[in-house]
Amino acid sequence: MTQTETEGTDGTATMSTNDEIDESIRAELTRLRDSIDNIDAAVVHMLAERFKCTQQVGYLKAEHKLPPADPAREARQIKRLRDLAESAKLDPAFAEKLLNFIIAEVIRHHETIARS
Ligand SMILES: C=C(O[C@@H]1C=C(C(=O)O)C=C[C@H]1O)C(=O)O
Repeated sequence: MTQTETEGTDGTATMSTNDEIDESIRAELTRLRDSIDNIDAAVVHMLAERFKCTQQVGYLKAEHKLPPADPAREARQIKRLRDLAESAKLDPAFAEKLLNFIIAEVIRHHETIARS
């Protein structure tokens, strides 16, 4: 069983099991996790909308024989997202990695559309 160090009423450190965590700590954890769940749901919905748009771009490109990837556009997006991340106090390297991960999937979709 996992043990957690908590401060007792006399100020001394006591060990409590996961099942015995103070009710107020449990409530705070639940509140934060509820927000995390809402944010995760928003991320999924936003990504779904983004992929709907990129799918339309994929069809447009295939129809007009344009290449699946546009490195110049990607470079502009990465610069923009890194700047946004910095002002939001999010690690810009993480923001760049995330965008590159999403873009790679989009390009894969565009290649599939172009072959179809
Ligand atoms: C969606 C496009 O296709 C690709 C995917 C991009 C993206 O997911 O943002 C950006 C540039 C392209 O490499 C596009 O050209 O706009």
